[in-house]
Amino acid sequence: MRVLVFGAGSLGSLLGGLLARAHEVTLVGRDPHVERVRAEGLRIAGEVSARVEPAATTAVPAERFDLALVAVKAFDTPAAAEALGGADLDAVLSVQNGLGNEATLAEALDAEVLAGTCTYGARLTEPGVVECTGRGEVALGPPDGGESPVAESVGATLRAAGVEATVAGDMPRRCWEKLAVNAGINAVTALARVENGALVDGPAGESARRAAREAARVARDEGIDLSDGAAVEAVERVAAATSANRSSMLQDVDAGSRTEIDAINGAVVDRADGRVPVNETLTALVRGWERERGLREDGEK
Ligand SMILES: NC(=O)C1=CN([C@@H]2O[C@H](COP(=O)(O)OP(=O)(O)OC[C@H]3O[C@@H](n4cnc5c(N)ncnc54)[C@H](O)[C@@H]3O)[C@@H](O)[C@H]2O)C=CC1
Ligand SMILES: CC(C)(CO)C(=O)C(=O)O
Repeated sequence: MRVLVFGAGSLGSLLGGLLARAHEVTLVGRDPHVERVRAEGLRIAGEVSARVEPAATTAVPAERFDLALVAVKAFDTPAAAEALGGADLDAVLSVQNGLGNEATLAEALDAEVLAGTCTYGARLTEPGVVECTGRGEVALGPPDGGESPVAESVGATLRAAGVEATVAGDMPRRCWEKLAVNAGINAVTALARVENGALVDGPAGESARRAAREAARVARDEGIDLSDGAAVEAVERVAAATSANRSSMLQDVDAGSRTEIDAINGAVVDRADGRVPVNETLTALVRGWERERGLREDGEK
């Protein structure tokens, strides 16, 4: 299979590297990572060890691919959609966090766009080297739920390369549950400057649980079967299982980089019919920090 990975950062390099064990993979990313992969190949370290030689480029080739995997941060999805328009794609799979990525891709692209949730952990440690910080799985399927032969074929493509993959008919519920987890954990840990484990029994935990309950309520208003209890249980389970993690949003804040607040807590606020005070506050605080740092475009909320 010919696979294009748009966004060869941490997750894109890990999944692209794993896929390169069985498929013809092209990574689209930025220098100096791209330059190093071209010169020396890509090394996967940590919980998986491998050395592979995918093609690497800074621009989408005007060629045909069976699958494009999208692994940019959510705020870069519109640019990804535009760039991917230059290729001929059969299927597109977003493995990003946050809501709205598939809709942005589907609006721009003439290909079947699939939703994905990913629990693999990845970290680009230096150009040319990606660390697998946790083995997980990719769940994927049509964004509105149900079955699709394209989803089955993409699942088989992932599994053929040894990537754990589940083809799921209930992606709306899975995406909302993952959103509730990220809405609970990410902004709270970023603002409190604590590792995920501090939410299990620490004072910031109640804010995380409240944010997740609000997300579950908005999900139910959209017809998704996600109870408050299930959302809170998911936050507590993930915080305990990743207790030593610094969440991706805390890492972004540490690095002085833009966060995915708009696609996570901001998405809960945007979709809410009524007040979601905890998500409103978390969103405003993180956006306020981004604004002060000059990380938001003029005219953005
Ligand atoms: N890193 C992880 O362990 C996990 C990440 N995710 C999600 O996956 C997505 C990606 O996360 P990371 O890999 O951590 O982010 P990242 O920032 O490490 O990787 C994104 C990469 O895309 C590249 N990129 C952006 N726009 C580009 C363009 N126009 N052309 C070429 N390259 C471009 C960036 O240079 C960057 O290297 C996020 O939505 C994140 O929430 C989900 C599960 C686990
Ligand atoms: C699951 C969790 C919260 C792990 O840190 C994550 O997805 C993130 O940090 O973005």
